[in-house]
Amino acid sequence: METLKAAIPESLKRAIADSNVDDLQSTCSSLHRFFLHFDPFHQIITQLADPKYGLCGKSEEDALKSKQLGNECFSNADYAKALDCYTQALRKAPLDTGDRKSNLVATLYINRATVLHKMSLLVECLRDCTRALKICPSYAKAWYRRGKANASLGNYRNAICDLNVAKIVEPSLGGKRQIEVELKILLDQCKSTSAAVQIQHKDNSCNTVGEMPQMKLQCVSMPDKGRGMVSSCVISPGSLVHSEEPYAMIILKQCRETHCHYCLNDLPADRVPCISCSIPLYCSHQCQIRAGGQMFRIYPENNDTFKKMPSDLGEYASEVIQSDDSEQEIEDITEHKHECGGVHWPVVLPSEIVLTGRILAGFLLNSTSENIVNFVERLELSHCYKHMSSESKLDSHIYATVLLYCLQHSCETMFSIDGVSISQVVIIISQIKVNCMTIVRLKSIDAHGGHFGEFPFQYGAHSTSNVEQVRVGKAIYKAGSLFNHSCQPNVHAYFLSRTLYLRTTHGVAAGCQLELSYGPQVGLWDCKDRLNFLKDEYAFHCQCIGCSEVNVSDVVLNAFHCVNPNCSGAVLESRVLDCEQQKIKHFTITDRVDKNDDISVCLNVFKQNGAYIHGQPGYCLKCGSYCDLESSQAAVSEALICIKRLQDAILLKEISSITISDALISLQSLRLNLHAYNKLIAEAEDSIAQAFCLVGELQLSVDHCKASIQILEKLYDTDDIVIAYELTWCSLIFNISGKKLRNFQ
Ligand SMILES: C[S@@+](CC[C@H](N)C(=O)[O-])C[C@H]1O[C@@H](n2cnc3c(N)ncnc32)[C@H](O)[C@@H]1O
Repeated sequence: METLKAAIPESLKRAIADSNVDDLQSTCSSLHRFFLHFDPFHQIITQLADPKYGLCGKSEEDALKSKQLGNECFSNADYAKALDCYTQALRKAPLDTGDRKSNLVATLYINRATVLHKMSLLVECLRDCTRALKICPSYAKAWYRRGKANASLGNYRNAICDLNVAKIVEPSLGGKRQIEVELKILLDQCKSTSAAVQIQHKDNSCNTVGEMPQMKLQCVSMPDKGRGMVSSCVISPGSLVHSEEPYAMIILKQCRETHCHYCLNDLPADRVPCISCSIPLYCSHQCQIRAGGQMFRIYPENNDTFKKMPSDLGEYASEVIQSDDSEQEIEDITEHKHECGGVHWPVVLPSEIVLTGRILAGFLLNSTSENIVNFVERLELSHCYKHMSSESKLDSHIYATVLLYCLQHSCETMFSIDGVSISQVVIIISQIKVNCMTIVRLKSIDAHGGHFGEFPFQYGAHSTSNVEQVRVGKAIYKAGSLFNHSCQPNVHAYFLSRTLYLRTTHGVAAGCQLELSYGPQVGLWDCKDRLNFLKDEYAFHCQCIGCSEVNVSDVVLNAFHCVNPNCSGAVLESRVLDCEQQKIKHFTITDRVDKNDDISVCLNVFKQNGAYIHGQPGYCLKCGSYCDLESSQAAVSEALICIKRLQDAILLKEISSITISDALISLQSLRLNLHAYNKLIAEAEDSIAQAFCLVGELQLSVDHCKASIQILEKLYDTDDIVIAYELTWCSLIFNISGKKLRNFQ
C-alpha cells in the first residue's frame, strides 16, 4: 500500500485531505483514473486477488509433508507435536484428494483422532472420527476408532454399534477378526457395568442466554451527540436492555490461531479448518458451515452402504454421519465464502477493510443492481468522514479502490467500479470507524496463579488487578451502535461468543439517556487522555457529563501532594490543569458536585462562585502553596522503579523480604509526593498486598488491599467492577486467613 500511497500526485493528495462528503465522488474518480494508468496498481491487485499468487490455498504436497512429519512425531510418542502437524496438514489438504475409500482429509482426521485418544482427549477424538465418517461413511478405521473412544468414555452401547459397523465395512478378514475380539471384550465390559454412561458432548456452539431484554427503548435525536437511545420507563440496575447478533464480524489477526473464526470461543484441540482455504480455524463443524456456508460431505451416495446393514445398525450409522448438520441455518451466509479459495487479500488487508468487504459481499449477494449506489443508506449508520485526519481520508480512498477490485475477482456478482461506487465504500469505511465494537474476553489470574474465571465484561479492568483483556474480534451491531458513549456510563456492554449484551449498571429514570463506554472511563484515565483517545479512535469530541463537569477523580487521579503535609489540596501539572480549566469555565454547581465533599477536600476553587483562584500548574488548588513538581516527579519515578521490581518478583513468584521492604519505603515516598487519591498509590498498595499474600502475611495483605480500595472508591463509582474485583480479591485473602467474610468491611 505504501507504494501506491507514495505514487499519488501531491495535488490529488491535497484534494483528498481537504475533501468532504460532497467532494467524494470527484476525489474517488480522480484517484481511480490515476490508478488505472499506474502499472504497479494492477500488479498489486493481481497479487492480492489472483489465487495463483495466494499462499492461503490448499496444497496436497504441503499437506502430505505435514502428515509425514505428524507420523514421525507419533512414532516418537511426541503427541503434542503430532497433533499440531496433523492440524497443519488438515488446513492444507484439499477435500477432494483421494477417492471415497481413501480420502486424504478423512485419513488426517483419523490420524488426529488417534493422537487425541492417546492424549485422553476423548470427546475431541470422537468428533474427529465423526468428521472422517461424514466424508467417508464406510471408513472402517474411523468406525473402529470411534468405538474405542466411546468405550473409553464408558458409552458402551454406542461403542458396540460403532464396532459392529466397523466389522461390516472392514474389507479384510484379518481386520474383521480383530474387531470381533475387541467386540467380545467390550460386551463383557458392558455386562459388568450396570448403566451405560452417556456421552457428555461438550457444547462448542455459540453460548446463548435464555433471558431476553424486556425494556422498551427509544431512539431519539440529541443536539450534541446525534441519535441516541433513551429509556421509556424506569429501569432497575442490572437489567438486560439489549442483546443482538452482529450484522458483520471479523476475528482479529492476533487471535487467528487461538480462537474460533466464527463464534470467537477458544479453539479446542480438534479445531476444524476451512475446507477451501488454509486460513480460518473453527471450533466445530457447525461454526465452519455458518461461516463458509459449504457442504462438508462430498460422497453422499455412500449412505447406500448402510441400507445393506441390519436396519437398526443402518439407522444408527446414518444418524452418526448426519449429526450436527445445520444446513437450514446456513442459507445466504457469506461471512467467509467470498474470501475463500486461497486469495491473499483477506489476510493482508487491515481487519476493518476485510470487515467492509464482508458487508459489501452481503449487499452484492442480495442486490439485483450492477451499481453500488445506495449501500450507505442501507446501513443507516452515522459516520465521521468530515472529522477524519488527512492520513485516514487518503487511506480510506486507497483501500476502498483496492477492496472493490479484490471483490470483483472474488464475488460472483458483477458490478462497476467508478467514482460513485468507490465513494460509497469510503463512507462505509468511515461508518465502520465510528460504529465498530471490539469484542473482548476477559481472563483473570489471582495472586496464587489460579483462574478467577472468565469475566465477560467489556471494560473496567484496571491496573491494580491482574485482569487480562483479550481483544478477539471487531463487529458491527446495527441497533447496538445507536448507544452513545459516556465516560460515566450507565450501561455495560459484554459479549458471550459473538452476541452483544447490554445491561444497566445503575437504576435509570424514564427518558434518561442510556450510554455505554467506548473505552475510557472516569477513574481509568484522566479527562485529557480520554478526550484524546475518543478523538483519535472515533473522531468526536466527548460531550459526556464526565468530560464537561468537574469530578473528583479527574482532579486527583494524577495529582501531586501539596508541600504543606497537613493540606489535602491537589497540585496539578499543566496538561491536566488545562483540561480541568475548560470544565471550570462552564462550571455550575450542580447537586451532584455540591454533595461531593471530596471536591472541596482537594480544591476550594469552586467555593468562590466558580472563580478560579489558584489555577497555576504546580500550585496547590486548596491553599495556594507552590510545589516543585520536577523534584516530586523525580522522587516518584525512583519509587516506581522499586514497585516495578516488586511486580516482576510477584510474576516470577520470587519475593524476598528486601524487595518488600524496599517497596514499603517507595510507597512512603509516593504518599509524600502524590495526592492521597492518586492512582499510582492504589496500584502500589495493591502490589504490596499481593506480595504479602504470596509470602503468607495475610493480615498485612488485607490492610494494603483495603488501602487500595479506599483510593479506588474515590476514583471510581462505588458500583464499578474495578472495586468489585479488588473486594473479591480482598475477601479471598480474608477467607484464606481463616476469618469470616462477613467480618470484612
Ligand atoms: C456509535 S455512534 C452512536 C450513535 C450516533 N449518535 C448516531 O447518530 O448514529 C457514535 C457517534 O455518536 C456521537 N457520539 C457518541 N457519544 C458521544 C459523546 N459522548 N459526545 C459527543 N458525541 C458522541 C459521535 O458522533 C460518534 O461518532
